[in-house]
Parts: sequence; structure tokens; C-alpha cells
Amino acid sequence: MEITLDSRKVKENSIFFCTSLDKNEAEKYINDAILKGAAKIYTRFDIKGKNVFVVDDFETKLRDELREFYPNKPKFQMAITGTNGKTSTAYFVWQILRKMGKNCVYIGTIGVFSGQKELDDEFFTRFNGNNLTTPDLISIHEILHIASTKMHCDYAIFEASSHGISQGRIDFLDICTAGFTNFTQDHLDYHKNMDEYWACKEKLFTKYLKNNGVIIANIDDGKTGTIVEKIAQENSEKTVITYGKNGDLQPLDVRLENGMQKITFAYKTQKYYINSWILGDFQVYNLLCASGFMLSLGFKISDFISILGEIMPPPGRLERVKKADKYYDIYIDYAHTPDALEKALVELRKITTGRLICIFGCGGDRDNAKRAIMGKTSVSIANFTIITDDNPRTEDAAKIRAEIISGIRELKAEKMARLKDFPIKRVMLFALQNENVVGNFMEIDGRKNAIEYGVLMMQEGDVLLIAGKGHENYQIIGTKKEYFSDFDEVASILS
Ligand SMILES: CC(=O)N[C@H]1[C@@H](OP(=O)(O)OP(=O)(O)OC[C@H]2O[C@@H](n3ccc(=O)[nH]c3=O)[C@H](O)[C@@H]2O)O[C@H](CO)[C@@H](O)[C@@H]1O[C@H](C)C(=O)N[C@@H](C)C(=O)N[C@H](CCC(=O)O)C(=O)O
Ligand SMILES: Nc1ncnc2c1ncn2[C@@H]1O[C@H](COP(=O)(O)OP(=O)(O)OP(=O)(O)O)[C@@H](O)[C@H]1O
Ligand SMILES: N[C@H](CCC[C@H](N)C(=O)O)C(=O)O
Repeated sequence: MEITLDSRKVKENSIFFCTSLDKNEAEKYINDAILKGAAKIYTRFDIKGKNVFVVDDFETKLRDELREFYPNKPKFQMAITGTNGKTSTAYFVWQILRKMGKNCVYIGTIGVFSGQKELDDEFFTRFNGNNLTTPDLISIHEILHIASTKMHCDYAIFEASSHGISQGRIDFLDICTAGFTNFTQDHLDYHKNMDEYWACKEKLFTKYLKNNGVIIANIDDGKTGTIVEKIAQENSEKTVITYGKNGDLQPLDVRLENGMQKITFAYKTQKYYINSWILGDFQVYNLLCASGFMLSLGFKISDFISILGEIMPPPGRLERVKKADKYYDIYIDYAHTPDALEKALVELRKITTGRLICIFGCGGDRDNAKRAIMGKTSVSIANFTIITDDNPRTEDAAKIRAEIISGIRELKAEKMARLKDFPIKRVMLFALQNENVVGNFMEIDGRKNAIEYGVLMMQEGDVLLIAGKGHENYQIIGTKKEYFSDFDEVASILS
């Protein structure tokens, strides 16, 4: 017997909770579930049928049933949200705990894993298929139950995406710590506007975090910092650990030496030093956020400071391609938002002695308002941009590229307007017409071709950023999902 919220997944003997808030839709799903032989069907509406039960307090019934099916849970359930940095932070927390000998399960964009092979094989076969950041409600309860039962897992860290929060995928959990990395533009295909997107993220702290839970907040990110004031107004016992220039955890100095970052940070006036494999100022913020999680669990910095130097970034997050030429560097990164692309480019600019070249595209059936902004961002920072395809999904790939390029043209028009009364106008106009002032770019149809072109144009001192797909080992064109890996493409060109 199993529990499901989706009539499409009902099998003989399933228990189907029909969550739909629309009576006509509910009737349709319930008929489907009856035909498939559901043992019990719960609904909020007055609908009659075989094995159909109408419940007044639908939420409580669902919660109770989940508790009965999946009674065991890790004692410390932690969640991280934010536009960027969820995977990195969660992966850091998971690594720190594992290296301290604690059992922890990670649930997020790069899969579901615990570090125990047998269990991970089971997680991989059962839960890695849909590539969601936050799995559906039933899966998340089941994963936590399995981790607790088979691994005696005391700790769980999972990523709470805004889709996950708004679709109730993290309902009925007992979250003791919730972190907020940052809040910038994304997902405007799904949320009507940034206010609605914010309202959704905020729920993690106001609705889902338990009353005496701990919040880890980045106070250098203007919007994210406001959660601290919001919580102060609440009548709750929640506490806050902040990170940022004036936070409880403060980044003091970050410098790159011999391919490693020397990081100095402070906690309560005490200074700490780490020699780290992770690259980028943004990853230092994620590392401080992860340290905040550890503090919330009752550990002291001295318990894990030596481990901070050992942890690695998740795959495809500003990851240097190992076999690249000794004269130039290639990095693969998962930046797929304007803020992430800017952060990745700014970081790589610091280590580029030649040209900084960027290859990227944007996902189809996703926020189209970010496309033009990302075009502007790339040509403003990189010396050369190759605009190509990401996962076009059901959109026309050429149209997506055109929307990115429209941002570049806008930027150019803005610059030209500003130069209107400039004395050497004619010279500038000439340069602009040749696309040299706002950065060079070209459009290449097909990510494979774009990567090949990008790698072949590399010269001494150049750095190439291939952004947007990071760890992804697929490309979705139309409704077809086929194997594709930025890493493999680079390797095959270099071999
Ligand atoms: C747009 C979206 O988020 N869709 C998610 C949704 O899909 P769905 O097809 O079930 O949605 P739907 O057709 O509107 O149905 C809604 C509900 O009605 C019921 N239903 C529906 C049809 C039916 O025949 N019978 C039935 O019972 C089910 O309860 C169903 O969940 O619910 C599914 C189960 O939870 C998800 O797998 C699916 O994610 C799709 C595949 C997806 O691509 N989602 C992306 C956008 C996403 O969620 N991304 C986030 C964030 C990433 C980030 O932060 O960058 C993530 O967490 O991964
Ligand atoms: N703290 C941060 N601030 C800004 N950009 C970041 C930050 N951390 C990571 N990034 C950028 O975002 C990209 C994705 O990082 P990460 O996977 O950790 O974020 P995420 O929030 O989990 O993303 P998603 O939910 O879409 O998987 C990175 O490759 C990097 O370019
Ligand atoms: N979790 C994000 C990942 C985006 C990755 C990018 N490669 C794309 O396909 O847009 C989403 O589903 O919006």
C-alpha cells in the first residue's frame, strides 16, 4: 500500500489524497483514481464514489497519514532557501557533518544522498529521476523516513525552492534551522512578480520554521536582511544568526594564492583562518551560511574549523576543467540567473590576464525577463560572449537567443544615447557600430557548436566560462531529454 497525491500515480490499493482546490478538477482526478483501484480516496469536496471519504480537516488527515506511513525522521531537519547558493550551502553542511562522523542526508538539486553506498543506490534509483530541487511532499517524507530508519540519521539538510514552498512540498516537517542566502530575480514565469516570489520564500521562516527554530540570514543582501526585522516583530522564540560584513559571522579577508582561497572570518570578535579549495567570494558567503547552520546545531567553531578547509564545491559550481591547456583556463558553472552570472564573471575577471570569454544560454519555459538582463551582464563584464542554447524545452531556441541579444542591443542604445553630446561622437559611434564598446558577442546555434568554438578560440591568459548547466548531464529540447554534459563536450575537444 502506498500514499500518493497524484491520480496519475495511483495503483491498485493506493491511498489517494486529492489536494485539488477545484471541485470539477477533483472529480476528474477522483474518477481516475477509482478506475485505477485506489483503496482509499480523501477529498475536501462532497464527492461520492467507491472508497471516497470526505474529510473536513483535510490537512490534518494528510499530516496524520504521512506520520503513520513515514514515522521516523531525523531529529534535526534543516532547510535552505535563496535565489542562488542553496545547493552549495547545503552540500557544505552535509560535508561538514559527514566529516565530523555524523549521519546526514542531503536532498536537493544534485540529488539525494547520505554517503552510505547502499542507501545512496536506493535513493538514486528511486528519487533522482525528476531532477527537482525540492522533491514532492510524499518523496521528501519517505526519504527522511528511510534515512532515519536505515542510517539512524540525525541530520537532514534540504533545499527549499520557491516552487517547493508554494506547492506545499515541505509541509508537515519539523524544521529546526532555516537559512536564506539571497534574493534576486528569477522564476517570474511562475510567480507573478518579485513581491509574490518574496512572499513565498518568506513562508519558510514564518510558516515552516518551528517556533523556537534558528534563522541563518545574509544581512549583506538587502532584501534577505529584512527577514531579521520581520521575525523580531513575531511573537516567537525564533533566534537569528546573521552573516555578512556586520553580521555575527563576518568575512574579513579573502585572497587567492596558488589556486586556493585564504579566508579570514570572525565570529564574536574571534578571528579564524581557512585555506580553502572553494573559489569565489560568493562561496565564502555560502561557507559562512553553512557555519551558521553548524552553530545552530550547538557546535562550536572550534569543532569544525579544521574541516572547513577540506570541503569541496558541488560539481559544476565554478569548477575548473582539469585537463584544460596550461596557458588558459576553462570553468563550468551553474549560473542561470542574472546575479549568479554576474558573480561568476566578476570572480573569474580577477584571475584573467587575457580575455574573459563567456558561453551561455537561457532555459526555455522559464522566466523570460531574465534573458535580456543576462545578455547585458555578460557583455558588460566579459570580453567576448557566445550566446547559445541551454535547455530550450518547448520554446524556440532561436527566439530565446534573440531575447538575450535584445538586452545587448538595449545596452548599446543606452550607451549611444549617453554619448549623444560627446565631442568625439563620430569616433565613438564608429566603435559602437562595430560592437566593440559594449563588448563583442556572437550567436551560435547549438550548445555543442558553441563550446567547440569557445574552446578553439582560447589563447594564452584567456579564461572561458561555460555557464548555465553546471552538473546537468542532459539537455531538454522540446520534450526530449538527451544526454549532454558541458564537461564531456570540453573533454572531447581537448582530447
Ligand atoms: C510547474 C511545476 O512546478 N510542476 C510540478 C508539479 O507538476 P504537475 O504536473 O503535478 O502539476 P499539475 O499538472 O499542475 O498538477 C498539480 C497537481 O494536481 C494533481 N493531479 C494533476 C493531474 C492529474 O491527472 N491528477 C492529479 O492528481 C497532482 O496532485 C498534481 O501534483 O508537481 C510535480 C510533483 O511535485 C512536479 O514534478 C512538477 O515539477 C515540474 C516537473 C518542474 O519542472 N518544476 C520546476 C519548475 C520546479 O519545480 N523547479 C523548482 C525550483 C528550481 C530553482 O529554484 O531553481 C524545483 O524545486 O525543482
Ligand atoms: N551566494 C551566492 N550568491 C550569488 N550567486 C551564487 C551564490 N552561490 C552560488 N551562486 C551562483 O549560482 C549558481 C548556482 O549555485 P547553487 O547551485 O549553489 O545555487 P542554487 O540556489 O542551489 O541553484 P538552483 O536551485 O537553481 O539549483 C552557482 O554556479 C553560482 O554561479
Ligand atoms: N532549477 C532551475 C534550474 C535551471 C537550470 C537551467 N539550465 C535551465 O534549464 O533553465 C529551474 O528549473 O529553473
